[in-house]
Amino acid sequence: MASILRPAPTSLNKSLSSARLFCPNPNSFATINPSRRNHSKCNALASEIFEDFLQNALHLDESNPLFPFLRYGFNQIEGVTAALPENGRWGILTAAGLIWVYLTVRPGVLMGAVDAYLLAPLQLGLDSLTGRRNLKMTDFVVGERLGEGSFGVVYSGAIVPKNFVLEERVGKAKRRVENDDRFTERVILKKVKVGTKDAEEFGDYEEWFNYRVSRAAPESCAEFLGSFIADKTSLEFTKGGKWLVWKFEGARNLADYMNNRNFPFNIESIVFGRILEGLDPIKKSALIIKQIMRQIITSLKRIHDTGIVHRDIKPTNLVVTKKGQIKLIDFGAAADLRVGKNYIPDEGLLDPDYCPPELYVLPQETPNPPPEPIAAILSPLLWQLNSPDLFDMYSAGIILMQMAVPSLRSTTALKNFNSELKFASYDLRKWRELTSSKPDLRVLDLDSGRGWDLATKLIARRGFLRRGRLSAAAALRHPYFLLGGDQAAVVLSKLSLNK
Ligand SMILES: Nc1ncnc2c1ncn2[C@@H]1O[C@H](COP(=O)(O)OP(=O)(O)OP(=O)(O)O)[C@@H](O)[C@H]1O
Repeated sequence: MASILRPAPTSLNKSLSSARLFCPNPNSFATINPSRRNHSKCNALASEIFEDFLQNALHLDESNPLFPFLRYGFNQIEGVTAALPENGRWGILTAAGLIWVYLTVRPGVLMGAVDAYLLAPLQLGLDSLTGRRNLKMTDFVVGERLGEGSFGVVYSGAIVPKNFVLEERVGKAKRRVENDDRFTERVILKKVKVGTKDAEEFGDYEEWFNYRVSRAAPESCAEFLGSFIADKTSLEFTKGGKWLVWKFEGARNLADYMNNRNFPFNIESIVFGRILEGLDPIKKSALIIKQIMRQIITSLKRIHDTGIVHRDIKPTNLVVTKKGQIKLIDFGAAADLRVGKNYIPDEGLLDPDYCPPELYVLPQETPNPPPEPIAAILSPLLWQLNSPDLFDMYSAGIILMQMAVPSLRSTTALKNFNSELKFASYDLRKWRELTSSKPDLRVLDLDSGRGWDLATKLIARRGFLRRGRLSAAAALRHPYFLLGGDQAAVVLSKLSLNK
């Protein structure tokens, strides 16, 4: 009962009490002379500002493992400056604060250093211990060919079970992987083309990015299992050729679902775990599409937060898992703006159907990236001036239009839409007035046109300071996502599955 009567701790109370906690002599707070008391009040204020900054600007709350370290660092600085006169002290605290902000704003120089010098070696050590970095050609059986890009060929496959007879593995098992019960652990294998110009470099980049995203946003991307070099030439294997391996995340990508006339109802029970009852088809379509968009944009936010721009967001690069998660794949064209990795200013590696009009993540006149540590130090400036993440947001807008407007789903219709957009100077409102195709925009016009409004703010030209489009974080705050009927449906279906 007593705890009910006690006033709830406010953030100021918390800050004050924590400021006392870290004060060298807690008793001095109340009893020493008035200037000392003012000093401690300043401590409390600075501490409160710092805490608010951690929670509101960096979204780090007390449950975050970094929180105690950051507080400790802050209190150390406070301790060191305690003996200085008030002015000098505030000067040092302000400078430290500004440096701190610079190191923590996107793309996160500080976290980048932690990742590069701590997490990456740790991952390497753990993977080596568990045998993950020692994959061999004989660990896998290769099945059906799923696709081919400029630098690689993708196959479905499986991990060879222990005690499996080798001859059987190489011979009859081939191309039966998908329907063979003995292969329980299915994988996706990408053979990096041998003898194709730049393919090897591309394969190395893709591998590097997959390790990087497996640390930065594991829940948003296909699980990367590692790579191996073929040690002999046999069937699809060429001696010396590199293979990349992922966990098999799902039999179909978003494009496979969208190519079916029944979309989006063919994906409804996967995304929500059940069929939604009592809704008219337009409202139902809108909910399904909103949930897919929410997942895509949430994943984009996660990778953008760590400085990665995917650069090839399109339905074939979004795998749908059995549990209805939409995972990003194919990081071969990605750029890490934190360290300037795979960022080659005059190169466009992109699918023209989903690519924004500016064609490049950074202006072409941007010089080649300097060595990684220097690029990292400069990256917040580059990011704030150019907002490279908005590149992917345009592609997300095209996906929204395709999902919501049935007549834009075919390849030909998409090409036509893109040329009409170009004619309308990439202004979606103008396109709506000008197009002769009479698109069915009912799904986007629901709820006072919130979906339409979002689409117009994703599909747009860059404006002042290369802004003019919503970032992933801003898109998730758009009224379209605030009405969370799709989220409610997900929660309800989880509750009914748990019963
Ligand atoms: N981890 C995975 N789980 C399930 N399916 C996958 C996975 N990775 C890739 N695929 C499937 O393989 C297809 C091709 O993969 P990916 O896009 O990586 O290859 P690619 O050679 O770069 O092709 P493209 O250049 O056409 O994009 C995907 O569209 C997807 O359907």
